[in-house]
Amino acid sequence: MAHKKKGNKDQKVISEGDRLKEQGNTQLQLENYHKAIDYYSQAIKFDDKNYAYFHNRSLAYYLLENFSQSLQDIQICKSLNKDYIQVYIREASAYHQLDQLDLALKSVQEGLQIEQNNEELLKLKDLIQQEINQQNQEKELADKETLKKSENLLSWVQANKGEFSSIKLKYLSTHNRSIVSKRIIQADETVISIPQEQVITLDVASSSDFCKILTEKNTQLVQQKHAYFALFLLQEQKKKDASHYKAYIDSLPTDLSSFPALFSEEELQYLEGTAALKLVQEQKEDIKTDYESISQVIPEFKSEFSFEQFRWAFLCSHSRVFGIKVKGVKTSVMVPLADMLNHKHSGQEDSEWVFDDATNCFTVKALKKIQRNQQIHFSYGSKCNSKLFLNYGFVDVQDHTETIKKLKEEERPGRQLIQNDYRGINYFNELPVVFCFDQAQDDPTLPIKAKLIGGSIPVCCLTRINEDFETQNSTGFLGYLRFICIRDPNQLGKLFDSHKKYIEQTNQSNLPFLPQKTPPLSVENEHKMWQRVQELLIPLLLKYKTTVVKDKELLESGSLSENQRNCVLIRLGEKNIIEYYIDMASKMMYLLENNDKKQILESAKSDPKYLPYFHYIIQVILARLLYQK
Ligand SMILES: C[S@@+](CC[C@H](N)C(=O)[O-])C[C@H]1O[C@@H](n2cnc3c(N)ncnc32)[C@H](O)[C@@H]1O
Repeated sequence: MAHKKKGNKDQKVISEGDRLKEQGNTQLQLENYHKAIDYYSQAIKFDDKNYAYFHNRSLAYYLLENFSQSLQDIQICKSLNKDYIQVYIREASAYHQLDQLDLALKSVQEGLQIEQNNEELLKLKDLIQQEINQQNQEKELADKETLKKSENLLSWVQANKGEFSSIKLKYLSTHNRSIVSKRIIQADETVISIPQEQVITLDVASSSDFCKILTEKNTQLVQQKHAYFALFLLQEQKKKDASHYKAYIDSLPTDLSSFPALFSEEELQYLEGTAALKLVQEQKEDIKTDYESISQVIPEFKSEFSFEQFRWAFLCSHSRVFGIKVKGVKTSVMVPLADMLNHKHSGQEDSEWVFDDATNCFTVKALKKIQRNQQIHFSYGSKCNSKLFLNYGFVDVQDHTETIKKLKEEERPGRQLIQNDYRGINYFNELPVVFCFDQAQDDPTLPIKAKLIGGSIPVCCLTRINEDFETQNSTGFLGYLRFICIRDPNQLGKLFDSHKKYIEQTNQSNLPFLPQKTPPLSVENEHKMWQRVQELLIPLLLKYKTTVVKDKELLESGSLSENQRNCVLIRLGEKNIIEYYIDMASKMMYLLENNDKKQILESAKSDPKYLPYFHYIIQVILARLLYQK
């Protein structure tokens, strides 16, 4: 009810409701939207038939990005004043923000009947129509059957109390889907929540008939986890309508031709000479071995499921299993719908997953504010490109400059960043390198080395290096080579003594020395180490059939298929790492041969060719080796 203020005749009589509305308007202008809402709500208490109060509160909610409340208020406003044109603009905008495009268009059309040339409505009409057209085009990317399967998946998740109201599925290509925000999602908001009953844990997979037999017979499989998930998927698929997981299993991608395990011989030729090719061959072998092992123990498995079916299920598992803790216990899970999220490297992702023990749901949460119509990503973990290629069938070509910069800043706060500290995309490539001890009979250091590392000399060692000498694996690689190159028993003795001291200080008896932790020891040893780097890596470079220049030309030519392109990106990534270390080795050997500290410092500071190695030159060559000789 409106309460009029008593006052002087000449003064404008203003109701209490209007006074509160004015206060609300002032707060709105100051962008204090919550306070504005408070005032409008008080005004509504005075007069709940005043359309303006509802309109203004709707606007405040809109500016707060609370579009459902904004819509509610504007609809009350509409019921009080159908002729007010702002009603239609706000209603259409709110529906648009909530991704209800048909209803948004309907509001626009209603508004245009009142004011056919209203510019705001005409603009909205264009925008909404464009989005509807785009959505229709995207749907055309997938065939009807695939669309139906996606719809079934969403209905099944919803019927089982899964929550995903802020997102929708979007087709990027026939077989590649993504998850896109329907509306603005605030940081920390739950994006997807899937109850445990819909999640396939490793325990659930292991309880399937075939897996039980394998466990009972203690059958050893090469990749047991993925084989178990694969067996589960195949057995559930066979149950058809009787399977609780039918909608999920139907939604799994049928075409995995981007996975290297399914590449043709012609496609695999693009990987010739690469370490990645070995990984692909090993994976193919693993799948075959597991298929045969299962067939031997369970003969009906082979008659029910072909090798191709098993491979499909196995690769589905590889590309869709999450590692997670459920009630404090580490496990692996397959999660309907949440497994439609695509990957971005850690640091660039906009959501993360957890198992929420309180709600018993697998939960995806926004890490930051996500705008409407944005693809949402989470990180599959800090995986290098060869792992992504092998297990997910894609190569990450995002520009990681900013991520690397952030990582480096976190690792070494306050450190002067130089060009090398945040080189671009190749950082996320890795190269496996195998290296061996020299087994010269007359080497007096060998028995001491064996003792120091707590046993015998390993035949071979394997590490993975990347295009940054400061990452843990790369420093470990260089440290190990320093250790292998020691020939002076005195030097080894010193290392032995300092390790003994460390053990005493930390009270950890019997702690073996880790060769990868070997620090720079002497100019001579360091020089030998770089020589060894070259001896190891130059032969690897010769295995590739193409040069870096040729690979770059191929990538730029646009003539490659997606799979061929991924192969070229992988082999180029490997070659870049090798060339980086060969180049570093020759430059560092040159400096180590030169005793002039002043000149070395000058080169590090001002010669661009030394810039990528600035920290090594200053901290290792100058500080540790030349000044502290
Ligand atoms: C867990 S699924 C994600 C959903 C998948 N797009 C789908 O349609 O089912 C993993 C697969 O998505 C694709 N994918 C994920 N992240 C990608 C990325 N950053 N670039 C290209 N493909 C990606 C790859 O095909 C990968 O095997």
